[in-house]
Amino acid sequence: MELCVVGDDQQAIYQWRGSDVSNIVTFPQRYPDMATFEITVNRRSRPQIIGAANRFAETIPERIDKQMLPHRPSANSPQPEVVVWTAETETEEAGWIVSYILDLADDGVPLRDIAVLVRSRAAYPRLVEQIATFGIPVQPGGHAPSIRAAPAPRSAWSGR
Ligand SMILES: Nc1ncnc2c1ncn2[C@@H]1O[C@H](COP(=O)(O)OP(=O)(O)OP(=O)(O)O)[C@@H](O)[C@H]1O
Repeated sequence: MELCVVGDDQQAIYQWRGSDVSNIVTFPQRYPDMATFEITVNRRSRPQIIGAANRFAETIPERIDKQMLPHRPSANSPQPEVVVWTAETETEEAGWIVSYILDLADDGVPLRDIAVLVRSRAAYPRLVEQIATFGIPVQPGGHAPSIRAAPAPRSAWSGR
C-alpha cells in the first residue's frame, strides 16, 4: 500500500476540531521509510508578506524548520505591504484602523479595495462606532454580518 500525506505544519488551524500538528511534525520519525517532498515556493503572496510570515513562523515552537520563498515580485506601490501595530484598548485599535483607512483613501486607494478582517464579532462594536463617526461606507461580509452599512457623505466619498 502507498500512502501520500500532505500538510503544512504552519497552518495548524483546526486544533479547535481536535487536530494535532504533531501528527505531521513527527511523521518522519514514526514512518522512517518514506520520502519527503517540500513545496516552499509561495505563489500567492508578495515578498514582504512572505518575509513577515517567515519571521513569525520562527516563533512557533516545535515547528519543521523551513523558509517560504517568494515567486511574485514586490508590489510597485508606495504603501508598505505589512504594518504591525498593537493597541492597548479596542477603541484605540478601532481609531487607528479608521485613520489608516482614511490615509489610504487620501493616497487614492479605492475604499472598495480595503477590507478589515476581525477576529470575532466581539471586535465589531468599537469598529462600527469609529467607521460611523467618519461616515465611511462599509459592506459587511461573512455569514452573519453584524456591521451595518454606515451612511456615506457623498461629497466626501463620491467617485470612490
Ligand atoms: N503554479 C502556479 N502559478 C501561478 N500562481 C499560482 C500557482 N499555484 C498557485 N498559485 C497562486 O497561489 C494561490 C494559492 O494557491 P493554492 O490555494 O493552491 O495554495 P495553497 O498552498 O493551498 O494555499 P493555502 O495553503 O494558503 O490555502 C492561487 O490562488 C494562485 O493565485
